[in-house]
Formats: sequence, C-alpha cells, structure tokens
Amino acid sequence: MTLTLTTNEIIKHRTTSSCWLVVDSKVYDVTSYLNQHPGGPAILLKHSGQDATAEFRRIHSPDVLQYLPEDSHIGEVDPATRSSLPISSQHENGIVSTAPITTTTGSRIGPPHISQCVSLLDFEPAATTVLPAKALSYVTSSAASGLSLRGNIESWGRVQFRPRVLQDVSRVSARTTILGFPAAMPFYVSPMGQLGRSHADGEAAVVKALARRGVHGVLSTESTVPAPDIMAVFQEEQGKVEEARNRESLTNGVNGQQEDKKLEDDTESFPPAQLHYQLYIPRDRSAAIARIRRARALGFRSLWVTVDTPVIGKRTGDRRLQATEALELGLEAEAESAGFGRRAHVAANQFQAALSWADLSWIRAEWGADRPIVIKGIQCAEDARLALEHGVQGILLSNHGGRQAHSAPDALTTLLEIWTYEPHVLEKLEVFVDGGCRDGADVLKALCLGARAVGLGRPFFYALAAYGEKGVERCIDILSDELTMGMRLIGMTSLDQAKPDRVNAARLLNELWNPGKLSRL
Ligand code: HEM
Ligand SMILES: Cc1cc2nc3c(=O)[nH]c(=O)nc-3n(C[C@H](O)[C@H](O)[C@H](O)COP(=O)(O)O)c2cc1C
Repeated sequence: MTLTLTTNEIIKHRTTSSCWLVVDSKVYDVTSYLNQHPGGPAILLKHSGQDATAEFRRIHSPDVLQYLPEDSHIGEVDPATRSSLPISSQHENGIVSTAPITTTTGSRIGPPHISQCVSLLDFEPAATTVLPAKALSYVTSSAASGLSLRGNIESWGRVQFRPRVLQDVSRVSARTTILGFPAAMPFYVSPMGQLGRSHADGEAAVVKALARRGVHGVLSTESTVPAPDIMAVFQEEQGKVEEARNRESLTNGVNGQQEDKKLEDDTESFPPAQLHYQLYIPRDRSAAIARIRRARALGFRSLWVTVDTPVIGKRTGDRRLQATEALELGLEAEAESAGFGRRAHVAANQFQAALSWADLSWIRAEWGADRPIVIKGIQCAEDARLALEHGVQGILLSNHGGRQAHSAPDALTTLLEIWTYEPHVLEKLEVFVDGGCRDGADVLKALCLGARAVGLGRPFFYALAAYGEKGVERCIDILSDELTMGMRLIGMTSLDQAKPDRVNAARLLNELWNPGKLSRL
C-alpha cells in the first residue's frame, strides 16, 4: 500500500540520517543512496524535503530511478497539501559560473547577441554567462591535469594544408555519406550525456536543429530525455522540413526558378538528417540488451559502442566542486571522498568494466547482422585492426574529448598511426575522429588523412546553453561556412579530392609511435 505523505512530514527529512525528496509527486527516501549517488550526496541533500522534479529533469532521464534501492519509493505527496510543498528551484546548486560577463558597473549580463558568435570559440564564453558552475564544470571537465584535452585542441594546428590554386572553385559540394546514409556535411554532433544541463530544451533542441540542416547526430545513452521522446521530436521536425521543402519546390516549379536558385555551395537542398545511437554497456547484460533493442526499434541508423569508459575518468574539476559542495553542507567525510570520484558508478551498474572484444558477438546479434556498428574510442593501430577483425563497419578514433585516459593520443595522431601500421583498415572501415576540432576547415584535414567525418561535442553544448536551438543551428552554419570556404581556398570542389597530398602532417608524423626504436632501448 502506498503512503500518502503531507508536506509537513516531507519537509522534515533534510538530513544525512533521513533524506527524502519528491520527483513527479512520488516521495523517495534516498538516505541509503546518498553515498552512492554519482552526483554526490550534497546535491541530493540540497534538494531534499522539496519537490525536486524540475531540477531532476534538467539532469536525469526517469530511467535513472532504477538505480535507487527497491524500497526507496515510500509514498505519494498528499494532493491536499501539495501546493505548500517547496519547489527546489536552484538551478543545480545555485553557484553561478566563475566567469560571467559583467558590465562596467559590475552587474552580470547574459550572452552577447548571437550574431556576435562568428567562430565556434565564441560559444564557450557566451555559455559561461548562463551556465551554473556545476554544469560548466561538467562540460569543461577533462581528465587529470588536462593533457589529453590540450593535446586534442593543439593537434589540429600541427597539420597544415597544401593549397592548390587556379582550380575553378566556383561550385563546391561538401556532401558525403555516413555509414551509407547521405549527409549534408562531413561532421556530426557527438553524443553528450545530460544535455538538459546545458539548456531546458536539451536534446530536443539539438535534434530539431539537425533536422533543419540535414546534419547527422549521435544520441547519448545518458540523455536527459528518454530516447523515444527524442526520436518523436526529431521525426516531427523532419516532417515539417519535408513539408516546407515540398511547398518551396512547388513555388519554384511554378515560377520556373529552380535552376537559378541552385546554390553554389550545394547547401540549400540537403539530404535528410540521421540519428545514430551511442551505447554504454551497463554491467547488467539484460539492461544492455533492452537498450539495444529499444534503439533498433526506434530506427536509430547505427550503434556507436563506447569502449573507452570501463570506469569514469578522473574529472578533476567535477571532483573539486563536489568536495566544495559537501564542505558547504558540513559533510567533511563526503568532501574527502569526493576527491576519489564517482566510485559509485560501478556499483550503480552503469559501466561494464569487464567488457571485452568477445562481447561484440552478442551486441551484434542483438543489433542485427546488416546494421552498422561503430566502435567509439579507438586509440591505437592494433585496436583498429581488431575492430576490423570483429566485423564492425566503423571506428571512431577518440579519447572522449580528453575526459577519460590521462595523456591519451589525439585522434589525428591515431589516424596517422593507422596509416603507418594498419593502412588496410582505412580501406575497409569508415573511420571517424573527434576531439578538439573547433573549425570547419580543420574537418578537411581529417578527411584528407582518410577520415569519413568529424564529431564535435563541447561547441554544441556551449551553443545550446547560450542560445538554445538557434545556437545549435548557428554552430552548424559556422562550421559549414568555414568548411566550404576552406575547400575553395585550398582548391577543392568535392570531398573525393580530400587526399593526403593536400596536407602536410609531418609534425605529427615525426612524433609517431615507433616500435622499432623502442625495441632497441
Ligand atoms: C533521486 C534519484 C536519483 C538517482 C537515482 C540519481 C542517479 C544518478 C546517476 C546514476 C548519476 C550518474 C550519471 C547518469 O547516469 O546520469 C547521477 C549523476 C548526477 N546526478 Fe543524480 N540521481 C538522482 C537524483 C538527482 C537529483 C535530484 C539531482 C539534482 C537536482 C541530481 C544531480 C546529479 C548530478 C549533478 C550528477 C552528476 C553528473 C555528472 O557530473 O556526471 N541527481 N545521478
Ligand atoms: C559534456 C560531455 C558529455 C559527454 N557524454 C558522452 C556520452 O554520454 N557518451 C559518449 O560516448 N561520449 C560522451 N562524450 C564525449 C563526446 O562524445 C566526444 O567524444 C567529445 O566531446 C569530443 O571532443 P570535443 O568535445 O572536444 O569536441 C561527452 C563529452 C562531453 C563534453
């Protein structure tokens, strides 16, 4: 029998010895979960004794409630007293970002006008004006001292173009295919968990923007909004785009202007956007199978299995903030353990640390023999070869945006390592790269070195935070503009001309892993 609990009763439970919170009118006793919560105990305490629904939804999909101990749901809020239940409205923790834009009088102002964002780098400072410190830490956070992240960013500048001139570049096309599906552009939005922490419209805003631009995106297992709802928004938006297109082509047909309207850059009429699904494998295989089946039934085009996360990396910034939050609440022991990260993740079954190459056979069986699988997180040539031998269709060279292993190689270096030691992989598999790419023209460098497309994460998180779906669209537009302009300036009219002789990667090649030299040590 479910208990009916009054507001007077609920508000009493705000301590480490009795901590209740309300989500969707359900009262949960989370006392025994406090020290297991991967987001730390302090944030649960802050939202305890209150209706935490709105704040919970900004961060979590209802799916996470499965991690609570079975008897945590202790009752329902008494409807007669619900209106007096305090609503926890602090956005995550109420601490505003550390670097707000301020006026000369010192007052805080919001992001600049969207038109002032002309490069992807402009979105980060814009986002710092709106994101609370905890969300900002979540997105900027990188592993350990930040070497992997810095290496990613710097790697792009270590490859130069070898521009060709006098090539008639009046008409260019950046069309490609990704795993057999046409794509307007050779870049995509990387999977990022908890986009609700960036903006209230979260994943919905991103997929709407993708549909309007014909750009592909990979949805994270850890999305704030459940996958079926996101797919529904995406399909509805695609329907609208299609309708608008049909109306336009009728009008153009009547006026006989179709030919004149053909854009030089081939960006006006684009193929439909596509969504792919990123999979984290939890410890419980039946939960993993349920995820795969759901993604398949929903029509995601391919499955991107993340393999660089047997455990969560050492996100130094997040750990410091969790320690600070705990100290603010006088929880010294929790503060001390915050420095050792989200050990509870493993207990919470979220990542299967025992995952191995052999697991690909049941993943394949569940996903389907004829549907593409991409391994996300390949970081050396040997593993690229193993992925090929295990029958996947693609590999993503990635160090998770510098958030997982310390001193991990940037994707361009891994790409060159594959060129050098396992070049046949590049002929057989579609190879994707991500990490630190912040310019459309840089995308071309990866393509010249054999990549199919480039993923971008943080710039989209920042653009979404500052401007919602308009920000995501602008981020895509800036990248597209830089890419097509880049093609013209290096003398390329289509992506099949993206070949290694268009770039000088000598600086990265000089530092490539060299087993021959090592064996002489
Ligand atoms: C009451 C049930 C809750 C459960 C079972 C739960 C579970 C989890 C889990 C499993 C994670 C790991 C990341 C993920 O899977 O999304 C997490 C992270 C987190 N949770 Fe909760 N959570 C709950 C409530 C809340 C509430 C009410 C808040 C705040 C309003 C919150 C804030 C966070 C934050 C900030 C993180 C850290 C995310 C990161 O930095 O990676 N959680 N929680
Ligand atoms: C905020 C954030 C959340 C992320 N969440 C996930 C995730 O849920 N699954 C995953 O496979 N990768 C995740 N990643 C890694 C990205 O998919 C991608 O590899 C990385 O962001 C690329 O680097 P960039 O941010 O420098 O562009 C996340 C990255 C960020 C920044």
